[in-house]
Amino acid sequence: MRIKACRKAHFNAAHRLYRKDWSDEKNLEVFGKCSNPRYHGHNYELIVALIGDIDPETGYLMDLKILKDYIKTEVEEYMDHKNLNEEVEEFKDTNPTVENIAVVIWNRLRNKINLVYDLEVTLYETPRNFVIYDGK
Ligand SMILES: Nc1nc2c(c(=O)[nH]1)N=C([C@H](O)[C@H](O)COP(=O)(O)OP(=O)(O)OP(=O)(O)O)CN2
Ligand SMILES: [Zn+2]
Repeated sequence: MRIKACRKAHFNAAHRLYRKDWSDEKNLEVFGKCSNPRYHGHNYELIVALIGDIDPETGYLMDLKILKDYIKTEVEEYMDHKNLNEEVEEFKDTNPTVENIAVVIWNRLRNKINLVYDLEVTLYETPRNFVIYDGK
């Protein structure tokens, strides 16, 4: 019996959407106010889902306390109150769009979580803009 167990988290971060090889004018045309050279911030809301079988001994899919600890080290301590462009290695040369942030989070958690569980990340950048990534 497959089930999905989820943990919510949040972090705040600043970013700028732009390409270094484009002029400020071209970046403004494509990314609008999100290309502000002085950056802007979002309150990101994260939902991490693990999919797998219930362990008949414990009744757990996986102990969500362990997932909480992985999210703390791999996401919150890594990204919270950071300037994503300047302070997070993965975005030195990659635009920190909500899509790319979700992929980075998925990869960091995938390296920690046992492969018996499938992993899905939902990331809200604003209350109305969000992406879902499951590694496929
Ligand atoms: N495909 C993507 N499109 C956009 C991204 C993104 O990461 N991927 N990001 C942005 C901006 O960074 C920001 O998320 C959008 O801000 P805003 O337009 O203010 O979004 P709201 O949901 O708050 O807008 P409302 O007009 O209030 O609905 C833009 N696009
Ligand atoms: Zn933004």
